[in-house]
Amino acid sequence: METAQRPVISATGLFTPEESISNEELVASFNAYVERFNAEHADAIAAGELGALEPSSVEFIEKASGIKSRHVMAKAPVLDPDIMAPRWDERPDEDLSILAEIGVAAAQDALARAGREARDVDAVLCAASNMQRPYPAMAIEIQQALGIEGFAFDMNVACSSATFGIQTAADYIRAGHARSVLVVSPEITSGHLNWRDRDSHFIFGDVATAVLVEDAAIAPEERWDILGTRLKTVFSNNIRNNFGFLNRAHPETADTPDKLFVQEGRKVFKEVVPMVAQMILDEAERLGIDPQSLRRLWLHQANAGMNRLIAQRVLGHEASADESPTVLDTYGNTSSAGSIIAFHLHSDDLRGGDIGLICSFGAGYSAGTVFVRKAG
Ligand SMILES: CC(=O)SCCNC(=O)CCNC(=O)[C@H](O)C(C)(C)COP(=O)(O)OP(=O)(O)OC[C@H]1O[C@@H](n2cnc3c(N)ncnc32)[C@H](O)[C@@H]1OP(=O)(O)O
Repeated sequence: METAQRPVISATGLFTPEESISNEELVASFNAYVERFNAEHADAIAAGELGALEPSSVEFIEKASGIKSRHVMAKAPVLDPDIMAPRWDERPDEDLSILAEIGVAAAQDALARAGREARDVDAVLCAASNMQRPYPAMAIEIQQALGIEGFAFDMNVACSSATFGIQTAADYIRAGHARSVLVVSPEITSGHLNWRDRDSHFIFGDVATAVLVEDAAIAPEERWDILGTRLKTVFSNNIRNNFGFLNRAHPETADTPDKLFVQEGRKVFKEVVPMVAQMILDEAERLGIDPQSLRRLWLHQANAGMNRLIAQRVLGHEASADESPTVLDTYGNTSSAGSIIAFHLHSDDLRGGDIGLICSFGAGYSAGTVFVRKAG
């Protein structure tokens, strides 16, 4: 008897901004800002009315996070101590918006790799943590730019947006609502990052990824069977961003630092590592997969230390770079796109039958697992 539609990953796509900021460049800019701030407020600092700002350091950043550089959409203004934020001209409503533009680029890459025309796609999910606007949905703009009929919508589950998007797409395939779904994750994180915050100014980078989830019956031979997906959320204030249109209700605090990315990094580390490791082990057991037999883990790219610990708990030994590849060094944390970049850049060498895991975790807290097996 013919079984129900079976979801697979037909291809992934990647857009990488040309410009990149090294830790050295980032720290030089930050420290110039600190020097200037301390000089301008020297009297208040001497009088004990204001604390002096502390400089950042390349060594700390690399050791604490594993990040060496990050791509950005606009390097010069981010590094300018007078600005320290992205800047570009506002586009008229008739033009493709910048977030949609990089999403389209990643989607076109995925479609080309799958040998698929945009008109064959039934739905577009824009699954990302840094939407450009509330409406109309970014996904509908991407759908229109690609020339796709059907439906599209945005979903935001912070760093876990892409895995939540993959499960949603897989469910549409299983239910017969669609045969080909694009999950697009454009992340211009440079907009939400507080480049003047010493604790976090090094964390994020800009990128876009796309995942084409399809019914196995129409998918190319080179594909990844989705063996199972699992999602989990537990509320936490330890990663938070209070930006939103209701800030108009209290204009006096509309620009305070909590309207950008804020985290309690140590608590995140301590709470998320065990939660995610256990979730992976439980889901592997449910699917009848020996976690130690996993050929590769494509983990969320937040922090090299977190990934080391999670991989160790899952595999039962210290993971090699081959078992748990990182793209943190050159991309930084790209929120929901991180595990997809790792998969995109480090999956071609696996053989038919190899089983791996795409896994995300982040604000919410939110976490998602997608177990995949290379077809063939
Ligand atoms: C899941 C997500 O994607 S959310 C976004 C990313 N979040 C995460 O990755 C959460 C996991 N957390 C982490 O990885 C870590 O907490 C980090 C990388 C954010 C920070 O590393 P930590 O070792 O926890 O740094 P912590 O903030 O405790 O500071 C340690 C020391 O370095 C100092 N320090 C902080 N920032 C800097 C800096 N930029 N340069 C130099 N020193 C610094 C602090 O002042 C502190 O000094 P002290 O010990 O004298 O008090």
